[in-house]
Amino acid sequence: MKTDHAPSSVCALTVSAPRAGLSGHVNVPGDKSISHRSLMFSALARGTTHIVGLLEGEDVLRTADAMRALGADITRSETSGVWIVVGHGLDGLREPADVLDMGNSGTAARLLSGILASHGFTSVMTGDASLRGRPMKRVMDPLAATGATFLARQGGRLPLAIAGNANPPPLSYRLPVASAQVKSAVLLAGLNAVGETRVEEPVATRDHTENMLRHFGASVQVAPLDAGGCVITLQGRPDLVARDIVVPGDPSSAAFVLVAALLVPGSQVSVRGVGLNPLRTGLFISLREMGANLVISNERVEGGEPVGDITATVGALHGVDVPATRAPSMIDEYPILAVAAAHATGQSRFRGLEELRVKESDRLAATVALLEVNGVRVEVVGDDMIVHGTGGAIPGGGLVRTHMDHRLAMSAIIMGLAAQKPVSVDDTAFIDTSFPGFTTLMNSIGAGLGA
Ligand SMILES: O=C(O)C1=C[C@@H](OP(=O)(O)O)[C@@H](O)[C@H](O)C1
Ligand SMILES: C=C(OP(=O)(O)O)C(=O)O
Repeated sequence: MKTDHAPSSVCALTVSAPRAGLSGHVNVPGDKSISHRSLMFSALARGTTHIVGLLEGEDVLRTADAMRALGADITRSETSGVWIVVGHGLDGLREPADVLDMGNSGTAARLLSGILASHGFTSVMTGDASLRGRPMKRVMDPLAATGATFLARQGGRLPLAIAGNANPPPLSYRLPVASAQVKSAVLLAGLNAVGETRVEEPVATRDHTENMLRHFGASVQVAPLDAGGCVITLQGRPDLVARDIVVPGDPSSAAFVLVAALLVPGSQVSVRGVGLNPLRTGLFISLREMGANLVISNERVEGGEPVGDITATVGALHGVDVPATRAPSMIDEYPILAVAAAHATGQSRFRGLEELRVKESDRLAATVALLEVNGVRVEVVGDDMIVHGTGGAIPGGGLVRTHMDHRLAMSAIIMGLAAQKPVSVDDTAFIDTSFPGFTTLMNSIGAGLGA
């Protein structure tokens, strides 16, 4: 089993408010969702794909290793940093010789299950302690209809063995939870089925799978449903042909930099080239509703995805009520939104957060703990979180436990930049799963982390 990309050692940090405001123009690393998909789909296509701006975070490196183990040629140009994938078509995958270790990555494990279930060989997937605790039944249930056999630990946990079926029937599935990972797993299994695979989603989730499969030549249709949400149909056995990909900056990573600039007195920071897919921008909408000064400029389309530069300027924030229907478009951003709400004046309510319980940690509980240990009042009512803002006076002084969760670690660091007393973080190593170079980037705009 490969473990060479695992964050190797615990790395504690104590963060204090900087003496001056944050300032500068930065680029954040490539979008994690798009990066995983670009490696997987190019490995299923025939020919050579060049990927510009791939996120070189631990999660994505696991996907690269897995696709190599399944037969794709994947290299990185040391001179340009471009990734080059030579795929051998839908029938070109081979049985991996060893267990596939997906590290900390739910996206890698869930999307790959759809591919593995629809190929005629046996494979075994595992992950780190966090991923081994996350539910896989949500993909095993719909994928059982492919005729593949699954053997997992109790509760549908990794390690998971999959004996795939090379001739699956087309699937038809209505998502019981709003999950782009589950939707994508079903669509990917449908690639190898003769006929039309159909997925209904009650609320639209990120559509990078649909967009990128089209980019490689598949026929994917999306139609609205009368009751809300949409239905996605995919024609099976497409001839996927290699096409180059440009990965935009990850809005989920830009979130931390921008919120820091909104909270630290005297700050103004621009993040260039941020992905602005409307199914990912719920955080920016919510921040603006709080009164945040966020200006989007230079909007353009790059590699089929909308992109723009975002400038955040510090200013007073007030409480916000975020509806449950917005959750899929900002599902990874609640911990950092909670930090902004803790700083704001008045009460905020975030509705419908049940999915946060099954992320890298129980993110609902861990976000509550992040706030409470730093002196901020917070309540959970059903699946809603209510944050009582401090009007710019977060007490701080707490030790935050991050539970192998990168987003918790980054949120705690941003809180430390805006709190009255230093905030300590038990382990920052997992930040590398999604945002390699985070500390260096934050220091380049004046955060003074570890100084
Ligand atoms: O499809 C994807 O790339 C992702 C979907 C989301 O998960 P769910 O599908 O579980 O909501 C998100 O939390 C994750 O970071 C990336
Ligand atoms: C939930 C996340 O990722 P994944 O599900 O891929 O582990 C995340 O990055 O916040």
